[in-house]
Amino acid sequence: MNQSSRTYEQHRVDSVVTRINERQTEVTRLIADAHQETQRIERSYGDSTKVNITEVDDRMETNAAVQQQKQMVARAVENEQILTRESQTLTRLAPSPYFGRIDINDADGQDTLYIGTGSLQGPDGNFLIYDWRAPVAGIYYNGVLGKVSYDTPSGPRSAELTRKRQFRIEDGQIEHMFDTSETVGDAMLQAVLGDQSSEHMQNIVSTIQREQNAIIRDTDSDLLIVQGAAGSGKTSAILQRIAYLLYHSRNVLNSDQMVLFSPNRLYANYIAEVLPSLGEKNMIQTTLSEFLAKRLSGLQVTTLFERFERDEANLPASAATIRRFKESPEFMDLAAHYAKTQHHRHFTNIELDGEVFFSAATMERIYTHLPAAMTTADKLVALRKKLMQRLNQRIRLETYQDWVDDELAGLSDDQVRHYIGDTEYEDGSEELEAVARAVVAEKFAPIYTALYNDYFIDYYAEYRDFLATCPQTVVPAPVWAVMVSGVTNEIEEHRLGLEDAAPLMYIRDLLSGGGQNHAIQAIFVDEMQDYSPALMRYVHHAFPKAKMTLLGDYAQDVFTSNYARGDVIDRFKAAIPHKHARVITLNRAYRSSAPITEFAASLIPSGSDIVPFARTGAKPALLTVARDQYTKALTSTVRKLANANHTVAVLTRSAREADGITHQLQEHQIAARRLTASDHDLGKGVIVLPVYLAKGLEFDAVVAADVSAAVYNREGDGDILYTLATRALHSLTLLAREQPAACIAEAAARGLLATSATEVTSHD
Ligand SMILES: Nc1ncnc2c1ncn2[C@@H]1O[C@H](COP(=O)(O)OP(=O)(O)OP(=O)(O)O)[C@@H](O)[C@H]1O
Repeated sequence: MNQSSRTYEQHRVDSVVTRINERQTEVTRLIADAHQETQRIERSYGDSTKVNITEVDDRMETNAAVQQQKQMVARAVENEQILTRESQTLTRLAPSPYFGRIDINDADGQDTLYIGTGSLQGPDGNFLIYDWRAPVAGIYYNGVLGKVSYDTPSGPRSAELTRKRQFRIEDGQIEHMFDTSETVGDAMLQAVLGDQSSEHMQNIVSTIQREQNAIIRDTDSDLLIVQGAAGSGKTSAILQRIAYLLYHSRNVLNSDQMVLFSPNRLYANYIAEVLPSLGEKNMIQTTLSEFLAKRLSGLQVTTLFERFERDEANLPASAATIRRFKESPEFMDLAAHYAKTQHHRHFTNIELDGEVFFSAATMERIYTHLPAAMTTADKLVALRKKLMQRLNQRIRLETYQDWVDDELAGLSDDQVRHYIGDTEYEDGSEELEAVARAVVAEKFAPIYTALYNDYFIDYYAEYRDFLATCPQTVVPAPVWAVMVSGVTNEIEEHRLGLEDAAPLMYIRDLLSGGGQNHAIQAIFVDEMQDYSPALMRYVHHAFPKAKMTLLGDYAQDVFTSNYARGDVIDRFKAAIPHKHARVITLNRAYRSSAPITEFAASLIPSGSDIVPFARTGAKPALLTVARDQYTKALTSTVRKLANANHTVAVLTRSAREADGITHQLQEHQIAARRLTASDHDLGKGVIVLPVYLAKGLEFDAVVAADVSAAVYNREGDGDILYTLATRALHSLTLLAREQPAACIAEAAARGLLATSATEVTSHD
C-alpha cells in the first residue's frame, strides 16, 4: 500500500470524524429541544384533561382532544428516541467510523462505498458510511474482485467490484490498511486473531467470512442448522445474524421477540456486549435449566452438569438405552398419542383448610359427561368453567353464614377500605353485602388459584400413566417397570430426571392446551449437541411461530458422548417440523493457533475436515510427570503462564477435581478462582473450572489437568479432550501423571506435541 493512498484515506477518516462530531453536536441540541417539547406537550395534556371533565357536554370534545394530545406525546417521545439512537450510533462510530471500502462499477457509473457498524450521511444526504447490513454491503463480505451481484428490494443487481480495502481504525487513526481480492483477507484476520482474549466476546463485523455471511444473511430458512468445528465462529455468526435480522425487520421484529438458549450464565455474560457493540439491544437469554425451572416450578430438574457428574460415576447400559429412547422424537410422538387418545384423566381433590372442596370424583363425573367429540383441552376448559360457576354459587351462599357476620363485626375502617376500595355505596346494607362478598372471596381465593392453574388435574400421574402404558421394546418389561417406579419416587420427592422433562411438559401442554408462546419470532440454540431431539421438539412446540437456528458441534458432545453417538443433525431435522431447512457447515477454526487446532483435530474422528486458520504459535506442550511430582508441575506451569497471559484456565474433568486444584494453587500462593455454574463473570487471571462449564468460552492459555490414561480412557473421551483443547487461543499445556491418555500419546508420537517427561525444575 503506497503512502499517498494511506494519506488520502487518513484525510478521509479525519473529515468523516469531523462530520460525526458536528452531527453529534447538532443531535445533542435536537435531543434537548425534543425533550422540552415532550415535556411541554405532557404538561398541556395534563391541563387539558383537567379543564373540561366536569361539564358533560364538553366531555366528547375533551376525549378527542386527549387522543390528539396523546398522539402528540407519542410522536414527541418517538422523535426523541430516534435522535437518541442516532447519538449512540455517532458515539460508536467516532473512534472507528468504518472498516471496509468497496469500489464498484454498475449501470449508474463508478462508486466508492465505505462500510461501518452504522450509517452516516453528509449534509448533502450522501452516504459517508453504509451500515454493514445494507444490501450493497453484502459485496464486501461475499465478493471477490470482478463481477458481483447483490440483492436489493427490487431484485438482484450486478456490478463490477474493482477494489476491496480493509481498515483497522482506532481513535480516528488508521492502524492497518490492506487491499485484498479475497472475501476478507487473511492479513486482517491475522491482526484480529492474534490479540489477547478479553472478558467479553468481540463482534466480528469487520472480518466476517463468506460462509459465516451465509448464516448471517439467511432470511428464508425456518430451520437453520449450523454444524461447525470448535472456534469456527458459530456463536459470533449467530450474534451478527440477530443484529442483521433486527435491522431488516425493524418494524415487525424486536429483540424481545428473540430468545437465545445459552449453555450457562458465564457464557451468557461473556457474549452480552456483542449486540450493544453493533448498536442493538440484547435478545432474551435463557439457559436450559432456567427454562425448565420456570415451566416445571415445584420440581427440581436434574441439570446437564449434575447428570454428567453422576454418569461419570455410573451409567448402566439399560439406563443409557432408556434415556436414548426417552430423548427421541419417537418418544414425543408416543407422548402426543397418549394425550390424544387416553381418555381417563387423573383428577385430584381440591382442598381448602384440609377439607375436600371439589372432589376428584365430582370432576370425573362432569368430565365424562362432556361431549366425546371435544378435545381434552376443551373439556378441561369446560370443566374449569363449571367448577368456577359452582365456586361463585358457593360464595354467594356463604355470605349469609354466621362466621362472615362475626368477621365483619371485627373489621376496622381501614380493613373495610381494603375490601371495597374507593367505591361509594348508596346505603349501608349494600356496602355490608359487598364487604361480606369480598371477605368470602378472599377465603376462597386458594380455590380460584387452584382452578386457574389447573391444580385439579395431576399431570405427574398422567406422565406416570403414560410411562407405564407406553409401548416400548428397548428394554425388558421388568427393567422398564423399575424405571417407572423410580420416576414415581423421584416425583414424590419433587425431583425429575432431565430426560423426563420434555415428554412430561409436552403431555401437560397438549392436555391443557397451554404452554405455547406465540409472540416469540426467533429461537437460537447454542451448543445444540447438549439438547436431546425430544427437548428440541418441545422448544419448537413451546414457540410455534419462531424460526429456529441451531448451532453446535457434534464433536463437542461432552454431556452425551457416553450414550448417544450419531448424527445430531438428522435427529434434529426429524424432531422439528419444518418447511425449509438448511444446514451450513463451518470447518475453518479461527480461535486457536494452528498447532493447537491441529492437535485438537487429531482427537476426534472427523478431525481431518477441520481447517486450521494459519496463525502460528507454539506447539501444545505435554508434560508427563511422576505421581508425586504432579502438584509441583501444575503449580509451576500455572505460575509461569500467569505471568505471560491475560487469562489462564485450568480445565478439569470434574467439579471435585476443580475444587481440589483451586485449593492446591491457593496453597501455593497463586490467586486462583474456582468458577461455578452460578458465576456470571469470567474475570481475568487464573481460573479453574470443569471443562463442561468452559463450553463456548476461550482463554489465552489453557492447562489441561490430569489428562492421564487413568482418567481419560472411555469411548467418547476424545470429544471431551477436543472441547478442552479448543478453548485455548495461544497456549495449551497438557499435564499427565505417569502416562497420558492413549489419544494424546498418539498425537505426541505424530509430532503434534512438544513433549517433556523431565523432572520439574521450579523452586515450588
Ligand atoms: N470472521 C471472524 N473474524 C474474526 N474473528 C473470528 C471470526 N470468526 C470467528 N472468530 C473468532 O474465533 C473465536 C471463536 O469464535 P466463536 O466462539 O464464535 O466460535 P464457535 O464456533 O462458537 O466456537 P465453540 O464451538 O468452541 O464455542 C472468537 O474469538 C471469534 O472472535
